[in-house]
Amino acid sequence: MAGLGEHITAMVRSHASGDDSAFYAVALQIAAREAKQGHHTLAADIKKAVDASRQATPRSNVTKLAQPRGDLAELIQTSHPDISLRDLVVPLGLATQIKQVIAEQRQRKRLLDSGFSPVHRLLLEGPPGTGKTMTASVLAHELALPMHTVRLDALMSKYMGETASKLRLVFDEVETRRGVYLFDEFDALGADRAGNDVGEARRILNSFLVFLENAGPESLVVAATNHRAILDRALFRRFDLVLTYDRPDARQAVAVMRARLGSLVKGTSLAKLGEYCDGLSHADLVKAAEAAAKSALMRGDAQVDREDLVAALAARRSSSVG
Ligand SMILES: Nc1ncnc2c1ncn2[C@@H]1O[C@H](COP(=O)(O)OP(=O)(O)OP(=O)(O)O)[C@@H](O)[C@H]1O
Repeated sequence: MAGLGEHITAMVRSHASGDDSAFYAVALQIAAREAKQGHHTLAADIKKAVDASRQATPRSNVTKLAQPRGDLAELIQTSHPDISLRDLVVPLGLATQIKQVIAEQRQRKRLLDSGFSPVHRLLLEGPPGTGKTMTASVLAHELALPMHTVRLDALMSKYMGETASKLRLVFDEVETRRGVYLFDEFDALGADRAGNDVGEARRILNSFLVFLENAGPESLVVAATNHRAILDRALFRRFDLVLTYDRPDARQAVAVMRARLGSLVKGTSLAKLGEYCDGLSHADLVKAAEAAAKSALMRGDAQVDREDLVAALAARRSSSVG
């Protein structure tokens, strides 16, 4: 979770650039943070202040924080994630790539003025539970932008024309409301899922690629997939950047569990736990850590011990890997 200092920095930045929607997004992130810490009255006050201020200044970009209405409402789900880059456990190279995307977006005006486009079309590929959705949330949070998750199930129709017109609606939104647009399981667009024949499924994917090609650099379009193998090389070239995710190594696995458990493992040695984590995803490790924490707490202990974790990891491995 971001600290107060980061929130203030983001607010000052959005204030300086006159981006009201970003300013309010950060204020709501602070409200969410306070609510999590049990400060419900303060959280409610912040939300009230944001609502009142939005009504008092009905400028076009202020209304942009509202949930989409009409046909778009069923296609896009909007959220304001509160996850910062340091919450994401990834290899250094991947973290550097994500930092670069953030830096280019922050400096996009400077780049655009000189005729360069910031990276804005991203393909995230890797096994389930390794941080692809989380990365989209991190980008939204670090850039103080709303995150719009595109619901592919609502997008896909058995009529090719209908799917294409829904896609157009979504990409119109990409152009007019700056944000992070996540197409999770994006490969399903090109799959024969809605009763289309293969040729038709391919045409839907192609229309996505045409929209992608024409998408301006103000919003980030993030497509995520678990199925690298089924995507062809030509498709990879349509993105400005491809980020590759993998299951964590032993050191990263311990870091994921440590982060989830916080003070519950202060005095516990997690050395050599890595060997029990082999083959597990980050999401599996979070769940194992949570299971271990619950066992300890229900026993009346204030600390999770090594045996709790070993047992939880073994249970997770047999349900996940096996
Ligand atoms: N790299 C990571 N660092 C820290 N926690 C992670 C990481 N990856 C996943 N997690 C944890 O697992 C949860 C699920 O991860 P996430 O939804 O990002 O996976 P994903 O790669 O998008 O999976 P899927 O392909 O199934 O959508 C996260 O909310 C977080 O708690």
